[in-house]
Amino acid sequence: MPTETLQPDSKSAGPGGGFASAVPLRILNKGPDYFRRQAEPNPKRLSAVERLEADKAKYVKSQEVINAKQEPVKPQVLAKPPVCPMPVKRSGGNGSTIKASNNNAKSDTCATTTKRENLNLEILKNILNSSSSSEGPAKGSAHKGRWSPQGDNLNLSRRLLEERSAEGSGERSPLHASHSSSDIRRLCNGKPFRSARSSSSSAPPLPPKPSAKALAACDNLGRSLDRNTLSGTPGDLELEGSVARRPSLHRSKSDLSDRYARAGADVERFFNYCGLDPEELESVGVESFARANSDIVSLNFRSASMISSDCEHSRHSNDDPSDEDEDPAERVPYGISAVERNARVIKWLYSIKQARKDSVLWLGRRKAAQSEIRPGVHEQPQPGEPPIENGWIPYLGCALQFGANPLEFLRSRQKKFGHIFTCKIAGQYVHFLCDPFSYHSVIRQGRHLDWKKFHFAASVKAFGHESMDPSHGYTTENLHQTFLKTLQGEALPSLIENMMENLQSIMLQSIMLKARCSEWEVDGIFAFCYKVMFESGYLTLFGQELDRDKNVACQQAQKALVLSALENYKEFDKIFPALVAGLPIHVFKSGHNARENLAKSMLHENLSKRTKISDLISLRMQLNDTLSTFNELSKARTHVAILWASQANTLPATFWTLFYLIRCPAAMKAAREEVRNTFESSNQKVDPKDPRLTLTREQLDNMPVLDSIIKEAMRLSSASLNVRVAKEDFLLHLDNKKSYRIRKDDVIALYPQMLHFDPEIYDDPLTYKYDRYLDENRQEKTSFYRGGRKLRYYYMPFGSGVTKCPGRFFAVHEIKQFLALALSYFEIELLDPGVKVPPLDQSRAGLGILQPTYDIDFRYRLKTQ
Ligand code: HEM
Repeated sequence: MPTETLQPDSKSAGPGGGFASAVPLRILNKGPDYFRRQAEPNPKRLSAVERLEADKAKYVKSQEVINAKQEPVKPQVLAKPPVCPMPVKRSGGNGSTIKASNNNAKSDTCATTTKRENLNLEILKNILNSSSSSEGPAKGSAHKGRWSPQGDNLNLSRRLLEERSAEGSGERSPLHASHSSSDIRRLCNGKPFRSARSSSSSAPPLPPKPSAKALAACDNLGRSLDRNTLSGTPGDLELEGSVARRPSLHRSKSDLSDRYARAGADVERFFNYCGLDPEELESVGVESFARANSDIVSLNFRSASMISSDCEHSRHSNDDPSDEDEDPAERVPYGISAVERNARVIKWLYSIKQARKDSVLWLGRRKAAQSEIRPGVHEQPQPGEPPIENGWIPYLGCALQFGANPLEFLRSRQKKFGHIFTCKIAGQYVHFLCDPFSYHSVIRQGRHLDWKKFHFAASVKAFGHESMDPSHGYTTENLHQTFLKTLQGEALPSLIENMMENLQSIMLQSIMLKARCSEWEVDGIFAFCYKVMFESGYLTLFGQELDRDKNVACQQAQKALVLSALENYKEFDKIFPALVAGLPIHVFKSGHNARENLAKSMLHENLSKRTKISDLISLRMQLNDTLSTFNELSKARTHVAILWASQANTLPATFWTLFYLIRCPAAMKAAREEVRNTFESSNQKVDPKDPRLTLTREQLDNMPVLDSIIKEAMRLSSASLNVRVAKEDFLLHLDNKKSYRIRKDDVIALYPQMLHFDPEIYDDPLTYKYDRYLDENRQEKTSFYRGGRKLRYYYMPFGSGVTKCPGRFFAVHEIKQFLALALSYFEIELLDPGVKVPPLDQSRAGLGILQPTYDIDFRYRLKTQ
């Protein structure tokens, strides 16, 4: 297998200081002129709101929209959100969905029980499994003690605030501290270890099953690392084996490894009490839930990364990628057997059913609840309908197999049934369409298919704002138009300009503060990408709080606020899959707090104190204030939704792009050359002491090598699910001239990872080839074929049709900017050149770009010019 080939398992495959806060001290010494140049508002440039006010036609497409859609809401005619939507008609279906329920979570007329049972069980299962399977290292009182939620938090922003008070006393600069590797170290996780091996594969395999021995070793090592962590710098570590030579590995991995640790306790409570709200619980009586305490909950909820191959390589790591008949559940490398796990999930479901039944009897107000979870009925498809796979587990159907490895599951069913088939997944029937030549029939079926229900409902569930669906009566904003007008076209240049400034200053600040700038800095690639991209993206969209001439202490406070936003973002992001799956946020205490903290910082009264806010946020504020009846908190939560959308995919995409790039010398060479040529052709000099590199939109659009590098990394890491709901009964016509009956409320799903890993479309699809998207003239390649026929859809990490990501141009631009700057200013190396590709975190399958299950260490230093 070639060096860059993926492992077979993977076949499944603020408040901101903006420039000011990030400007290194040395740059501060540059004198007033420099800062005046940076700080003075461009007299030619009106504020975003002014421009938008003056130019409404730019963002409102038609007169019809101006008159009809964007009318202020009249509170007296407010419609309530609809009652529970029509359930799927098939027997066994109860309206739950894969990615999000059709139910409007805000619907106060829906029985809460219905909502709770519309769980996305395969996501839920992943959360459980991810948590449960890292049992070893989390065991033991010593560990438990260190796993307190507070202890788990990064203390960086707090420290920055504290250190701010020490300013002037000659203490180490908080700006420097902010980038100290050790800050990003969690105090709890045992550092998984393995000796450096030469890489033979680069695919994102599933996490392997850790052996007891390996887990024990992890635990011990974790303790010794923790001791080191607490007492010294990472560089002080002297451990046997390769870990000792990779001092920051513990730190950087830990940034990821606690993904579900804190969520675990909340989930445990949720299961113990069958997901009932506290008030319901009180009325039913806590004692009646003893039997609902499934042994699922006795599992320790532990870090997702601890189940990764840190401790032991997957026994499947050399599996033949073509072996699709193997039971996917068998492959799941979790700490318990597949059978046991399934039994526990079923037991849990049964417990829910029983508890609900009891509560109906006791309270006499839950008649509907008895029929909510019905045993699976083996249903035959009606004539003209796609073949059905009901699965063998009541209610769950195929949820476990699908959740364990969606790509493998779908491939094997495609082999069995053909281009379209229906699977029962957690009570919901979903039609999977696997023929890329037929994708357009779903993507273009606007008349019959609804995309809004899903998206609006998912957003309400996750972010807790009132419905953004105009038909629900809380707003008349045409959100889609707002996104298009403020993230594309004329809005792009200012986004690009601000992002470049922010990236540059943030990227350089820590290194410029060091006494010797030419020293290597060690960090995790993931941790580095998160810090730099989050802060830059946040400041670019939400602007900055301070004037640029404020002092260093103010900048530090700004920075602390952004880093605090990052912590809250990460905490909330951990529970995002569970929220979309239908779990109520109140069961996740820290995730809930994190979301509310973010929302508070985005209250309009706070945002209005900021400058350089993007058109997107300015316009959204304006429309929230004029066209909606949202309360202030709800408005703020809609901004949290945008923050999440702008970061959740971009951050892991940046990680994968940089990771694969550093690992592939040919890619690195080609990228450096393109970047150098681009700056040279516009007579720009790379000078970290005077960081003023710019890239116009045209320049960014004319970087085919970087484009291909980004695309290839996203092809390998993206796992989005494109979902539509049938508005009515209709016939779906496929490319092979066959037509299938689709019933109203049925869900149709596309899983583009099938395209991305299709060997007939992508030669050797598990292998990273940086130039895959370059043609013979080294320009963007757009012709891809399957069976000799040119494909229209071959690359879909940004979704499709009307739900295609409106931020995609900006996203690619910002990653290119990040790469261009990193390659211009730094020498970059992996600590372990033979490092394997970290497995993808499958618990987020369906939600976009997957994260790695652990971080990879690298080092960087300023280039000597
Ligand atoms: C690599 C980076 C990104 C990827 C892979 C990505 C992917 C996606 C996908 C697949 C969707 C559609 C979700 C669905 O159909 O359910 C989406 C929606 C969205 N994205 Fe992105 N995105 C990225 C970056 C961004 C950025 C940087 C922004 C904003 C600055 C953004 C803003 C949005 C918004 C607002 C939506 C919702 C659109 C709507 O509901 O009309 N995205 N994104």
